Amino acid sequence: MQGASIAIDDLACRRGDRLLFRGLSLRLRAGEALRVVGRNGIGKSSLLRIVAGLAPPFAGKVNAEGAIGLVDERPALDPARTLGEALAFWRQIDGAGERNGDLGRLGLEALLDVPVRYLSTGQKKRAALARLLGQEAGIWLLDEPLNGLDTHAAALAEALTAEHCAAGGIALIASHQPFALPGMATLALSDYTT
Ligand SMILES: Nc1ncnc2c1ncn2[C@@H]1O[C@H](COP(=O)(O)OP(=O)(O)OP(=O)(O)O)[C@@H](O)[C@H]1O
Repeated sequence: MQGASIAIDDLACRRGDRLLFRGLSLRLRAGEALRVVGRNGIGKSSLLRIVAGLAPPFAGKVNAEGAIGLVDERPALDPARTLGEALAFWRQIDGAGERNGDLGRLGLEALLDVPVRYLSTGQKKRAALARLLGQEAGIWLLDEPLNGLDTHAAALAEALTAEHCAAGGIALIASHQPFALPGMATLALSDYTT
């Protein structure tokens, strides 16, 4: 995880025929966190997808050093499998061992034999966080990470992110809701709209 970094230079994002933002440059180094804010449709998710390499920049460059874990509204867990099977599938791909206590901490131990399609919104979000932890990625891209979480789980998501950054990880967070994280900077995407 040490050595994770993100360098964004003069980035512009276009979706369809609309230029969403331009001239965005920033640096994130090991241990740093940044919350991206802005109105609906301004391009927060699009920015995260560009950093993840899932969408191309319209202009500019992104250089991300380190493995990337993305949590958005689509948990990449097979709805036809049980939660235990779905997480085991990713453990094989990620090549990571199960971190002791993560499932218990996330309140998932009692749900391992439940098909993913039966999980509630918040349970699916907890499961996505469990998969993220298993990835052991240096860079966390969190798109509305608190959506659907109850108060206790939201505080846990904040605490897990703080632990990630304290261990040298990076967090780039798009969130309408306040996200409590010591030392986190905020970027208003409206400063980069045309
Ligand atoms: N594949 C696509 N093709 C065309 N337009 C798209 C595509 N994906 C997103 N958009 C548009 O790009 C704009 C930005 O979407 P994005 O999801 O990045 O916004 P956001 O800031 O995350 O919004 P919200 O706060 O509602 O989550 C929206 O107008 C959206 O309709």
